[in-house]
Amino acid sequence: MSAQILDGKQLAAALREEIRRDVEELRAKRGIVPGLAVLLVGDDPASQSYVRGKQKASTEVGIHSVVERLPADLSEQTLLERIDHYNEDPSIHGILVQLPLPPQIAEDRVITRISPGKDVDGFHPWNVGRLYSGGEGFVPCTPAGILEMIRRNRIEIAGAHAVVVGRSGIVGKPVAQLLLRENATVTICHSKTKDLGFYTKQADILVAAVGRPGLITADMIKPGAVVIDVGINRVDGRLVGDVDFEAVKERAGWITPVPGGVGPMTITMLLYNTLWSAKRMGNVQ
Ligand SMILES: Nc1nc2c(c(=O)[nH]1)N[C@@H](CN(C=O)c1ccc(C(=O)N[C@@H](CCC(=O)O)C(=O)O)cc1)CN2
Ligand SMILES: [Mg+2]
Repeated sequence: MSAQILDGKQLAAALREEIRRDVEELRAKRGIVPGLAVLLVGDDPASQSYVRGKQKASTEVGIHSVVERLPADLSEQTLLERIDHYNEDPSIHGILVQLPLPPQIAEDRVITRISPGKDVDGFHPWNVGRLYSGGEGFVPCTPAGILEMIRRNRIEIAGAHAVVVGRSGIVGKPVAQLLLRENATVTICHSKTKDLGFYTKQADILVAAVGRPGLITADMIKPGAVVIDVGINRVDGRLVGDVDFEAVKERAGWITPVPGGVGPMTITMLLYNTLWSAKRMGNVQ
């Protein structure tokens, strides 16, 4: 039997409507309009497209968004000064720097400069620490979107064996931590893992976040498993994930498509984090 599709596009649309209503209520009751500043350095076409998507989605839900497009040869110091500017701006509740950055700029120094209370990407060490210690903080958007997809489709996480393939700071490590927080038994695999299939075949929930097209084949799947594909690879002008979708969908119980799976949830959770930030800052002002 063919797997059920985890439709990120449809879920994202429903969530964005919920967020739009909350934004409107926050404005009407407390006079607060959530504000998001996006800093884009250079002219990478994929990054430009993601930033356009963020701006459009923000506007649609009533979030005030400022996009600053900066030249590829920008100095790190100038970028840090722009971050300081938005850290001080009371109309801005969320700041993000689109990644990747050009080689002359150190990603960690830039991320650390963002005020942890405005770090809607959840990449600042303070928020990373909160995720691991169990406290309140911003959760990175892609992992948060994956968890929301699983929960909203009433898929049981507690007690499941979740296997995460990939250990990036943006997806692999935080999604593993979120699944652990929900009482999954978590295994993390990566590019140096020997006999990857040995692990993936034991997964009730499999998250593939490596960036290698076709890495996960049908023989590596436990029948009925939940397969979450985070890969975004362009092959012959087509967008494909890390999972061999056509073959794997015949064996899995649930599967995310690429495009239209995890991707749209990423931007949705950014809207959610910005709204949450505005509500929270409104409380302390
Ligand atoms: N500062 C950040 N940089 C990057 C992040 C991030 O969360 N914060 N994540 C990725 C890029 N990204 C958002 O920035 C992102 C990637 C993919 C999608 C998406 O909707 N994908 C669609 C397909 C879109 C297409 O056709 O290209 C899908 O999968 O359906 C949204 C956002 C790296 N950088
Ligand atoms: Mg760099």
